[in-house]
Amino acid sequence: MTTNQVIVITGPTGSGKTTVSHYLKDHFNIPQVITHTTRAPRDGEVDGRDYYFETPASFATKHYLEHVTYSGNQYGSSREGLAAGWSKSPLVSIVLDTAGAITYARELGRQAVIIYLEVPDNRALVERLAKRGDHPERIKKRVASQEYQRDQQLPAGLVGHATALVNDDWTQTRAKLDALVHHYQQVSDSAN
Ligand SMILES: Nc1ncnc2c1ncn2[C@@H]1O[C@H](COP(=O)(O)OP(=O)(O)OP(=O)(O)O)[C@@H](O)[C@H]1O
Ligand SMILES: Nc1nc2c(ncn2[C@@H]2O[C@H](COP(=O)(O)O)[C@@H](O)[C@H]2O)c(=O)[nH]1
Repeated sequence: MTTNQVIVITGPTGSGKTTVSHYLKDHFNIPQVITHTTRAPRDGEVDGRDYYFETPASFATKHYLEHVTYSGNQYGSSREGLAAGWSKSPLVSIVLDTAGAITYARELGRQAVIIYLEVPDNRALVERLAKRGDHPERIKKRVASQEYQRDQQLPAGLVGHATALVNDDWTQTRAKLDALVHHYQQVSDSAN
């Protein structure tokens, strides 16, 4: 029997979660589970590809495995989204804040492979957001949020469950990701 697994990519804002998720899709064909949010799309973001962009009313109609408020906006991931991902591949990825990652660890146990990304230089994180094109007011609000501060450290609920990975040098990050994916693909194969 195939063991379905989900690579949960978590960490502070700007740490590179989305970049890692795109890398896993482009280089290993690992589909990303698309989540729902009430925040407005950033330049270049597409509904159904980057997020399902919702109004507060449409957000409330979905069935979530978990949902959170992050810097004033709502985000949620559904069991249906996970099942749709697993119908394409036994190994999928999802990008979540640390509260969501803790829920996945609790609900899915060993099926959730958690990667916590960190960037030791806090200023570098904020510079990345500006470079990404985030509006200065939005960066200010996000950096002031309780969720931003919380996600700067690996939470106690993920200790022993998450692999921490420093993402300050993309070449090194890629090498570490390649090793991790090969490991989990072998685990998945040996279960078949
Ligand atoms: N190793 C790296 N070195 C320099 N820049 C990077 C690195 N990894 C990612 N970036 C850049 O940092 C910016 C933020 O990355 P990304 O959007 O993937 O972060 P995120 O963790 O998904 O952020 P958020 O939680 O705010 O959505 C992007 O412009 C990305 O290209
Ligand atoms: N717990 C959840 N966190 C989610 C979900 N979708 C995204 N996120 C996280 O929210 C913040 C902000 O995202 P952004 O795209 O506005 O920068 C970030 O940490 C994402 O990882 C979700 O469904 N559940």
